[in-house]
Amino acid sequence: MTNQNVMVSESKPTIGVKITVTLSNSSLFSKHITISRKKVLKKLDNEGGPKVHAWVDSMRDSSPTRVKSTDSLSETEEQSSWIAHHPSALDKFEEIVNASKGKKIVMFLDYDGTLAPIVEDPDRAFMTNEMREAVRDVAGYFPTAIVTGRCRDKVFSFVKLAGLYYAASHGMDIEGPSKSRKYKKGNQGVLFQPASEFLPMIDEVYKTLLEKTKSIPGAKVENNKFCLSVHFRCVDEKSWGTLAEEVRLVLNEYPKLKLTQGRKVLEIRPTIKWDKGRALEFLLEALGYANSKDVVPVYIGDDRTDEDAFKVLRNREQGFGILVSKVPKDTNASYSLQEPSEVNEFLRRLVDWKRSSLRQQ
Ligand SMILES: O=P(O)(O)OC[C@H]1O[C@H](O[C@H]2O[C@H](CO)[C@@H](O)[C@H](O)[C@H]2O)[C@H](O)[C@@H](O)[C@@H]1O
Repeated sequence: MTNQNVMVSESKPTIGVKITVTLSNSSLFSKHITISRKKVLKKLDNEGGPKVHAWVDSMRDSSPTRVKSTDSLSETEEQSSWIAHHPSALDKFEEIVNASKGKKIVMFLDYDGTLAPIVEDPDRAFMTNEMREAVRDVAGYFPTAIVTGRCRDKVFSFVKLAGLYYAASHGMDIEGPSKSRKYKKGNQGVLFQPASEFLPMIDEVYKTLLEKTKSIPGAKVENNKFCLSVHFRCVDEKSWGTLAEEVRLVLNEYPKLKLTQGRKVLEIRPTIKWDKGRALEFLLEALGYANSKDVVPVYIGDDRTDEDAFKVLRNREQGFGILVSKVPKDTNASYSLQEPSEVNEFLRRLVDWKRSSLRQQ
């Protein structure tokens, strides 16, 4: 088995022709009551219900939403203006470490698109050995958490590092370092699963979605334990409406579940008030830094779901949010890095800086 996979770029997709729909969903369905479900879905692909249209429009956007082009600015001007507001964390490295002097850095790292490049097959999103070494070294100096939409077992099978915190399933499954107990306060284990009661429901919806989407070529449903991912990266854009409608029909039966979106993925999760931002706060508290002025949380992520964590940092006026993106995106992060290789370089520089400051003491 090789570690190779098809890397994908997310250039701005072509926007299809928009058709304004005046029919409500119910009238659409009553009008076609005698035709088959497949035909109704096919029709939705062509005409679409308002909700599905909104979903499909949003599916076309990158995640987080790409900054929309304006007539007054060229793409290059837009890029420069965005970079001025979200400078490279590598270019501003000194600024970041100077602000962290004498304080405790806590690292929060998203997985897909941050530690590993985005690839077509979610089961083959491997991180490089260089990245693994950098994360291991960072975790040797700073408490470090992987904060991901993946389930814990899956992300651990990619990262393979025991000395870390894992906040999996969008923070709904939090576990402390399995071997090193170095960062645990008073030897208390950290384990938090705020959505346990949803497990049977998530499992049921997983099975239903597998069945409902099996005829859509390229669609993939991933069970992330406390949440689900419906991938459309490999689905022909013409079928996005069909897929979205299938998901909507299933979700209609489960009012306690909600839909969010990531990078070419529809994510289904419990309606509880819990996200990556809350997970970050939970971990800071578990580490004893809830009200500390001496902590510098650094959160690196690439996805819409990471925005909840960036927002928390902004509201706390503490630490740094770093968005991984090559293109301008609407974000609450303060800094940017272009891709996982730059994340690797940033982590390495952080380790080197820490080592040299320890040598000088
Ligand atoms: O929070 P994250 O660690 O960023 O996880 C978010 C989702 O990541 C994965 O999907 C994304 O990466 C895949 C592999 O590169 C890619 O094929 C897919 O299009 C992306 O959306 C993961 O498979 C999902 O379950 C996570 O929710």
